[in-house]
Amino acid sequence: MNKIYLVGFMGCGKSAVGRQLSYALRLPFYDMDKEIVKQQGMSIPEIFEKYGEEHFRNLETEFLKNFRDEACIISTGGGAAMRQENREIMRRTGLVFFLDAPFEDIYKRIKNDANRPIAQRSTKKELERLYYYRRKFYKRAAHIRVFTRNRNIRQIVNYIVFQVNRLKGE
Ligand SMILES: Nc1ncnc2c1ncn2[C@@H]1O[C@H](COP(=O)(O)OP(=O)(O)OP(=O)(O)O)[C@@H](O)[C@H]1O
Ligand SMILES: O=C(O)C1=C[C@@H](O)[C@@H](O)[C@H](O)C1
Ligand SMILES: [Mg+2]
Repeated sequence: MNKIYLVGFMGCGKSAVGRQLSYALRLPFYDMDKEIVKQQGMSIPEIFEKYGEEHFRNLETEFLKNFRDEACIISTGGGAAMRQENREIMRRTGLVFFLDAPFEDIYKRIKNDANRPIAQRSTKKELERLYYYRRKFYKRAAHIRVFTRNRNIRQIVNYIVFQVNRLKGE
């Protein structure tokens, strides 16, 4: 149990929180989306366009399966917790936090971002539906849920540090 995984919908703060958490806990930080982009030499919209979403999902599972045994923080892609296999790998190899942000916060953050193909191709209503559909999978994946409403990144990081230290002490 030496990894810390952050899961949740696009824009919930996984990358931003993961980066700050890595300073707070002095652990290396990996952003799954960025690692896949590096490996493939293509952006996420390019991977989706050229090979389709299913292929990207397989790359996510390969990443989780093959990632070295190292204490670190991993911010996952927004869809990574949808597969049971991925959830099992994360729960087995680490502590999983679900960053639970309200849809309105999320929508404000993602609506204009060209780097998120799913946000690009969906209407607000469709994204909202996807948000509610996915929640149960994030909850299933996570050991701990973090409510982010009205909390800034520093407060969220402090809460996760508190939980990690509490569990280490057990
Ligand atoms: N609690 C917060 N308060 C204010 N801004 C936030 C908060 N959480 C995230 N943000 C901002 O929202 C934007 C989206 O966050 P981020 O990129 O970390 O999301 P993500 O969960 O990694 O999304 P994706 O799944 O698409 O990779 C960033 O600009 C980030 O700084
Ligand atoms: O929610 C999703 O399905 C995604 C979220 C991003 O992190 C990327 O992994 C990609 O844009 C897909
Ligand atoms: Mg991210």
